[in-house]
Amino acid sequence: MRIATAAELREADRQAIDDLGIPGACLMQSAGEALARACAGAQRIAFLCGKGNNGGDGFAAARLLAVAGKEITVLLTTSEEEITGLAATHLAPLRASGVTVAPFSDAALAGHDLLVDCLLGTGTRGAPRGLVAEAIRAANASGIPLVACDLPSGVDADTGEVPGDAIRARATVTLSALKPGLLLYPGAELVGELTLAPIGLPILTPPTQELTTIGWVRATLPKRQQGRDANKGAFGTVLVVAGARGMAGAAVLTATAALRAGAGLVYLAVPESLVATVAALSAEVVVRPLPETPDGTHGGEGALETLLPLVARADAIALGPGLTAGAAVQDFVEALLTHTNLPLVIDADGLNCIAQRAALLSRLSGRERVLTPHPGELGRLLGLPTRAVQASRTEVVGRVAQNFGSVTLLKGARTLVASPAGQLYYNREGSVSLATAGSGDVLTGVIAALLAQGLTAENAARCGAYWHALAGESLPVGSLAGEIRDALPAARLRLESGDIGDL
Ligand SMILES: NC(=O)C1=CN([C@@H]2O[C@H](COP(=O)(O)OP(=O)(O)OC[C@H]3O[C@@H](n4cnc5c(N)ncnc54)[C@H](O)[C@@H]3O)[C@@H](O)[C@H]2O)[C@@H](O)CC1
Ligand SMILES: [K+]
Repeated sequence: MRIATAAELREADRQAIDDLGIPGACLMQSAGEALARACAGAQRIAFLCGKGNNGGDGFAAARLLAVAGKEITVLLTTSEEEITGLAATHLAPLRASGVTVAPFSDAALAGHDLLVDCLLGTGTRGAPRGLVAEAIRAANASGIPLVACDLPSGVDADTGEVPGDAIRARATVTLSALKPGLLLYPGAELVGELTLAPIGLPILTPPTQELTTIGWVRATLPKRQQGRDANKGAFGTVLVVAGARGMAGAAVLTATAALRAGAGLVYLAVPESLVATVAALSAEVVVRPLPETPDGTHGGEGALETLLPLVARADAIALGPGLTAGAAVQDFVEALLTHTNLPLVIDADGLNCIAQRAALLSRLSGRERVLTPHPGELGRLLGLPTRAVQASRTEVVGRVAQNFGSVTLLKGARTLVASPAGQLYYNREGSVSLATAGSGDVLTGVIAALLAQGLTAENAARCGAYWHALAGESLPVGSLAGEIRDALPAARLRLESGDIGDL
């Protein structure tokens, strides 16, 4: 589902009106119709309108509802003379239909059962000022439910930043396309129930940002063969290279998650002293010991030679969980990456090793490769503090994808997947139950299983993130990562049965 920036929408609007001959007032009329539908349950409705086209959408909706018998008040945060262009086109017939149009005042909100926020839309610049800011504060304080037109006023459409006062909406009707700011925090928190209203605006440029939808995931996930000739070799073999002394759990979570996600066979290569622990934790995984360092990490004498025969049998590798990131492990990671062309997902300490060998991945171009950092790990890859990563998630994830020539998945509220070619995909929201120790190890296993079943790095990351989020959503807060892993098969059934909304 397309996500468009304010500039893309402005350009689409211009093209529609100037090049395609679609009258702007018709687009505004369609916006008004969509907004009016969202107000259908209320009787006494106040529209808060600013001087731009967001206000104009409100004029169109207000007229339609007044004609339908609702009691409508329109409250302006600007003088009528300042309203020009398309918005003015819709203000005149509104007045003519006898609707009260008055300057905004706090007191005027009383007695309404719905407020409609048409103060600011995609034309917002900075924190709301003057009477607009006052209107936002009064509307929030009134306790009356709010429906936002296009986006809650005060939210930056492109970044989700909230630099000052902002409407806290019960519902938002967004026009033509989703905006990044409706999906990114903190703006996403103010949106309420989100609906997308297509108003007949063609957007001719190809999208660079999209929300991954259930329909897309369903069509892209590898089909599970049900027939009698379905054998485990047909579902791909995953090699998990993970673990260090005291870090067996992460390795096991990744390996068993790969099985839950449909891998036919999973090899788990761990430092040799971990074998008994790991085998006791999972009967289904094929555990292989590798020569270890005196610290009990990967990278012992002859480790790579012992590993390569397993690499030869695998379809994809998961590298990183619980590895630790000392110099010997870094050497081992570098040697492994240089010796294989297999599709690969690199997580956790695998990423921390790479952060120490910045040029490594750019030397190894042209592979199906997914990096799955959390904000701290992504920060280490770019030499940025976590705070800076969180402040510009969409930009930095794209930068890592480009710099490291790898599909990059940035974890956190609203997981993002960026491709080296510049595409950005937003995942479904997920739930707080995903924020638990080991949850990322599970995700790594899922992505590895999808790579082993033949998905591209981009598709494996997108499908993996979606599936993992869905598994987490079915669980109460306080669930363990192992429970997310065990919820994967049921989540897949839900995914296939299709009773899940995208927004
Ligand atoms: N492109 C589209 O798809 C369509 C967009 N429409 C509507 O048009 C809106 C965009 O309209 P505009 O570009 O006129 O912009 P807005 O309606 O967002 O308003 C911009 C106006 O508000 C003032 N303003 C900006 N930042 C402010 C701040 N921080 N504090 C106080 N005042 C501020 C500016 O002076 C400007 O005149 C969309 O959000 C949507 O609601 C619809 O009319 C239909 C077509
Ligand atoms: K608005």
